[in-house]
Amino acid sequence: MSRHQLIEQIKLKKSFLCVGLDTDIDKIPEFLKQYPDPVFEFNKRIIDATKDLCISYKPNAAFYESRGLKGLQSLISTYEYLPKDCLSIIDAKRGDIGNTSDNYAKAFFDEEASGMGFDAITVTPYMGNDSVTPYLKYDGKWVIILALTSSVGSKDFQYLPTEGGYLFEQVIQKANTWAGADRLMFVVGATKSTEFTNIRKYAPDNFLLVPGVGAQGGSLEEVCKYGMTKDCGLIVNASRSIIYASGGEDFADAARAEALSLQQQMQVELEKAGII
Ligand SMILES: O=c1ccn([C@@H]2O[C@H](COP(=O)(O)O)[C@@H](O)[C@H]2O)c(=O)[nH]1
Repeated sequence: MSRHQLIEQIKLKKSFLCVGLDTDIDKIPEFLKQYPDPVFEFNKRIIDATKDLCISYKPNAAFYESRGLKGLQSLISTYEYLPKDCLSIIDAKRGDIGNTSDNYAKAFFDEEASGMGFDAITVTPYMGNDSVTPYLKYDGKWVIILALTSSVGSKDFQYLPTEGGYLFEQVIQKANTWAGADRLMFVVGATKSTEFTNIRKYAPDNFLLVPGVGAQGGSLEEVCKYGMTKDCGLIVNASRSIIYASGGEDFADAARAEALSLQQQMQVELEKAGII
């Protein structure tokens, strides 16, 4: 999905919500266990209940890989079911030397080879340029670089002072020399909302993937106040607060209610900014 198409979807759906599919087999309702692939069945119902309210889905690879072959099958089936008008993000947080990254890129971008052709992948920048460029060889695909994460541990490395500012500021500036804002996004946690103004100095046009609203307590209003651009520039993710809004048979309805509440807040923010 191109930048232009992404912005059009945001305007059309009045939403910049990404629903995180962090689907834990131990947390899904018991009655789904009768289906051949309970995780896919859960995801399918969440997708059906939320697809008009969000512009993106983000399965987190860990929840699928931890189940071996069965998990991989759930991930592939989920990928196949994702609506084509939504940006599909695989939250894999990969990063390795060039030939290994080539294979990670093939695994998640090359549908013919692996059965999965996600639009975007999260990547750790720690190993530098040659670990990131393999993903950029796939025309039209997005690379989403971890910049300032929502985690408490972000202070351990990301806030290390360097001659050019904090390490995460260096990451953003350097990565922006590798590709343009039509191919590169950055992860910035909603729990770091006070940093958004600063980050916009280095990433004025990049879309930011913002996890941390919902279960982690980040404020959507603050993220918008400091991080929104004229093109919106934000994709805000919520996983647990949506998909586990209820643990009962009404889980999909509860997920919809939670997604609707976020979408309505997003609509207000898009109107305030004059984007819609
Ligand atoms: O800095 C980061 C980077 C990634 N994540 C991921 O986003 C979701 C958040 O889930 P919630 O349930 O809404 O808290 C999850 O997949 C994380 O691995 C993040 O939280 N922070």
